[in-house]
Amino acid sequence: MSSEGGWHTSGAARRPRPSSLRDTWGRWVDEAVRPRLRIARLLPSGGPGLVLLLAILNIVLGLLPVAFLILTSMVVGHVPAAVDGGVGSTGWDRLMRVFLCAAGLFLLIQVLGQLGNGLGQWLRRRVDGVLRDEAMALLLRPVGIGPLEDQRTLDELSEAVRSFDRDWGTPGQACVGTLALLARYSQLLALVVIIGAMVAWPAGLAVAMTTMLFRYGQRGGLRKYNRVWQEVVRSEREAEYLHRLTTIDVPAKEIRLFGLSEWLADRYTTVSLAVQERRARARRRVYLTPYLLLTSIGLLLAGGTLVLAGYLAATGQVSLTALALGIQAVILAISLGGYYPEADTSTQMAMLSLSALRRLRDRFDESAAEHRCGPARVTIPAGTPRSALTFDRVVFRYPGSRSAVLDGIDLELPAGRCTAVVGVNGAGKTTLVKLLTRLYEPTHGSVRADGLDIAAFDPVLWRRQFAVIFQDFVRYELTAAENIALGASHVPPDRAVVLRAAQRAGIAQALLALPDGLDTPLSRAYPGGTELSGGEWQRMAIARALYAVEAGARVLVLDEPTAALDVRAEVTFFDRFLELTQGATSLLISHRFSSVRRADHIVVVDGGRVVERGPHDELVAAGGHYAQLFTLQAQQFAGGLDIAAGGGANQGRRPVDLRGEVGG
Ligand SMILES: Nc1ncnc2c1ncn2[C@@H]1O[C@H](COP(=O)(O)OP(=O)(O)OP(=O)(O)O)[C@@H](O)[C@H]1O
Repeated sequence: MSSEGGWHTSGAARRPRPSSLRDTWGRWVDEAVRPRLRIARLLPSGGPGLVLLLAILNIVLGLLPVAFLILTSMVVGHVPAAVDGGVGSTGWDRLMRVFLCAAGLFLLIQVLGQLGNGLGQWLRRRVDGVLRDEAMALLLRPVGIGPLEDQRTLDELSEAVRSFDRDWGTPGQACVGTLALLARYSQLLALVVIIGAMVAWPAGLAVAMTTMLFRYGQRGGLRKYNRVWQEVVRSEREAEYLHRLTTIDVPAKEIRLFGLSEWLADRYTTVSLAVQERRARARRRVYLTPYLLLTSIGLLLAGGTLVLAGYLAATGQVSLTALALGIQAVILAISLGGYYPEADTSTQMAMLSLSALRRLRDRFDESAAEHRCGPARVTIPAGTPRSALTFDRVVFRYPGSRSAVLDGIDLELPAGRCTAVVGVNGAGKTTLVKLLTRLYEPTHGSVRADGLDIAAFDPVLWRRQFAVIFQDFVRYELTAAENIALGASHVPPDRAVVLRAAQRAGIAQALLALPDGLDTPLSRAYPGGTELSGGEWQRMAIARALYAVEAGARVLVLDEPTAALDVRAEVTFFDRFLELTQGATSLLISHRFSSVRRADHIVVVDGGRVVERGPHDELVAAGGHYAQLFTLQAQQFAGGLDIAAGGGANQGRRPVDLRGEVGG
């Protein structure tokens, strides 16, 4: 975690400073040219017709103020004749005609401006819609979860979605902003031509250079300033996290009970002030010195041009109209050297987002290659697994980690049997499930189904063979029915099956008693929504897995499925579970020996390998690792809830729940 003085530096921050002209050029191309091309490539997704219309409209909107300038200068030029001739004279009529044209043009600019805004919003919505879909598809694409558990990817992700999270600076807005540049630059070009024609061509050139220098100072400064945003992404994430802790309900209990409020407020202040301070320093560095320098040069060039125009007028070389036009053109052109609010922030934000998205795409491609996620080479035979799922000398190291969690493990999960895996915290039990379901690929060795390497299967189809309840299963903020039916989203939801799964998981009665029954949202964030207890949520997760089994999943994996159930409910759950899954292949991970002992086959994992295997009685008799762990737990419950260690005795006293539900 970062705090003041201990800044985290992201990949961007660690990038070496450019040392040569070539490096500087390369960096400029990377930061300023390529991202702009990415924005330009987005334009067609807004519809070529709309883009063309907006481009033309922007050029017209850029040129019309110049025409207005010409007309107002003509008004000035006609004033002496109109004053001399008086009302009704030819001079007066000319003045009026030009004045009315200028007024009409002014109105036209206003109307076309509004039209441009409307079309811009339309383009923005279209582009953002397409890109949001693409970004969502990209984020859901990684076949494994490795990239999403990697810090580097999380940084990119945070950068990529930043512009989508807000209502401004979206890539769609950047497309609109890019087209708006046509208005600015066509206007500048027209003004330079006017200055050249009316005053002198060197003066036009000087004004063009001044404007572009100012512009470079502003726009280039914004780009440099944004590098700082990238550098503070992690600190910003910490500040956001600390802030979020205060706005969601789950941590509220602990924050109050541990008296964390003051600590939390202090930490938030420290982190967010440090972020602000860093930005303020960067702003001064990036903007102040270049601003002073460029302003001095600009003032010299613009002043010189104005002096030249005055001299030409005084010596009778240009008319009053030309002088008025020239001076106004110089002032308007110089004002184009600033920051363009309609374009600059949005393009900068989108450039960062699109570049981050690009890097994410590369990262996922890289990961897909690393994880052998190519097209399926072998069709999954019907009825897999028929004999066994096996880990064949599997070595596994998490990306970026030096030590292996699994170190040449050999393990067999016989088909149609219940295998329990036991081991201390961090032994790698959940990791086995991740490899079995291809959320990760082994570093060495292979996982096989009936002898076939599962790496050759289509991972999406392979995962449909599984009904998994992880320790950290998801509590979806959706209705109860949806929470269950998500167990098999590839088949149309079936209400009767949902209810049956809920009944089997022992949660049906509680759900039907909710205000809208199965249609009640399981979150208080929604009107009519409700919250379930920890144990009830666990039953929901069990129901979801049972729904998956009904939809065709053949392997049931339970990773600490009953930790939140009370002991009595747990015993009943396993009685019922064994009955329901009779003949199915199941893998049970649990620290509760009352559950584990009921499995057909128990495997003890330690040091990344299997150290013992066999049925409960044999392992206890062997007096090894398993027996020690079992005795230790039995002692803890001795004289009290002996059910935890010696469920067998209670099993006899407590028959299977006749309602066919888990728990009592
Ligand atoms: N995404 C990850 N990146 C790096 N290391 C990880 C990751 N996930 C888990 N680990 C590490 O791998 C080891 C095994 O984790 P795993 O979750 O498989 O253990 P476990 O046996 O299921 O533990 P527990 O009984 O506490 O649930 C742990 O040391 C853990 O810190």
